[in-house]
Amino acid sequence: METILSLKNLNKKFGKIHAVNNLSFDIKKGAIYGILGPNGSGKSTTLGIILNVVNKTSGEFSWFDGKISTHQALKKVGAIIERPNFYPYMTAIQNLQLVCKIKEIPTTKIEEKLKTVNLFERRNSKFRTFSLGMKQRLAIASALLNDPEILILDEPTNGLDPQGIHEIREIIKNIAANGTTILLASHLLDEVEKVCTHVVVIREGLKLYSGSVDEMTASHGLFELKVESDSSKLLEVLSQFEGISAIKEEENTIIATLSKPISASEINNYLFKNNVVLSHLVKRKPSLEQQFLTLTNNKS
Ligand SMILES: Nc1ncnc2c1ncn2[C@@H]1O[C@H](COP(=O)(O)OP(=O)(O)OP(=O)(O)O)[C@@H](O)[C@H]1O
Repeated sequence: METILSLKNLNKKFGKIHAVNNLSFDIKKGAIYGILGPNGSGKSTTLGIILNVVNKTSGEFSWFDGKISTHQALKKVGAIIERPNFYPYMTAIQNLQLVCKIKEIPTTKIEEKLKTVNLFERRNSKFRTFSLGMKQRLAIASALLNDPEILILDEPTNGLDPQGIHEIREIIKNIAANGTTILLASHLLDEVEKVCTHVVVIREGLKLYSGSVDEMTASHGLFELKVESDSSKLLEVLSQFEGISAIKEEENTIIATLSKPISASEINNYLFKNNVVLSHLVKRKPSLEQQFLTLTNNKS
């Protein structure tokens, strides 16, 4: 599959702050990628570097297999990394015409893009009459005017109400369904789970996980275990079992996180042979949220 963007050992330091720490990942054509991380984890800095508005400290990134210069490549990229400045007293169409003029691109796509973001009916309304959600959708239309190969969005639903959030997410999925690759940064697990096909989880600039959202949500899972009596023997025996990465106790239930696929009968047999009789055993798949918390907590 064609590589749209490749990051290799990218670093950015702001004085003592290591905002992006040896970050490497690839963006392949046609997927929806989420960079997921808490506030201050380096998402915006990473986007700034690949868009040439922040200077990297070290490392490499290359657009479109490095076949063209970054300057040329960025002509095939649509990005919204700051709230765009539209003119309040101009209509949606007039604002987009101005964008075309500034970017020196034809105005032929304006109506099509307004339809893509469900603003065609409001094309002649002044920008100042728009809700926050509509303003954000106009920004997306603006970033699409040059028919980019990839659309980059930083926290696309920040500050919107639930209806506005839903609308933006549906629009992003539609744009992707029509062949545009998407890269978005978000601190919302729910957003990444609902919108993205692939995720790069970062914390303090470090990559903690990258892969498909499906694999992440379906990866090895966890066991809930209970014994009738004191759980100390269970904890001891479990801790010696290879394939368990974390054990914690929650209200008389032991939660064991798996680092490889282990069946319920396998663990039950092992415990029984070691004189532990369970009163409760359930295998669960963790939500992305649980996994995200496990990932981010384990690295502290
Ligand atoms: N221009 C700057 N000068 C100094 N430090 C900066 C600068 N820009 C970002 N940082 C620091 O780099 C780190 C990463 O910030 P960044 O904005 O990339 O994170 P983020 O994940 O996008 O978070 P948020 O969603 O809160 O913007 C933070 O500690 C931030 O304070």
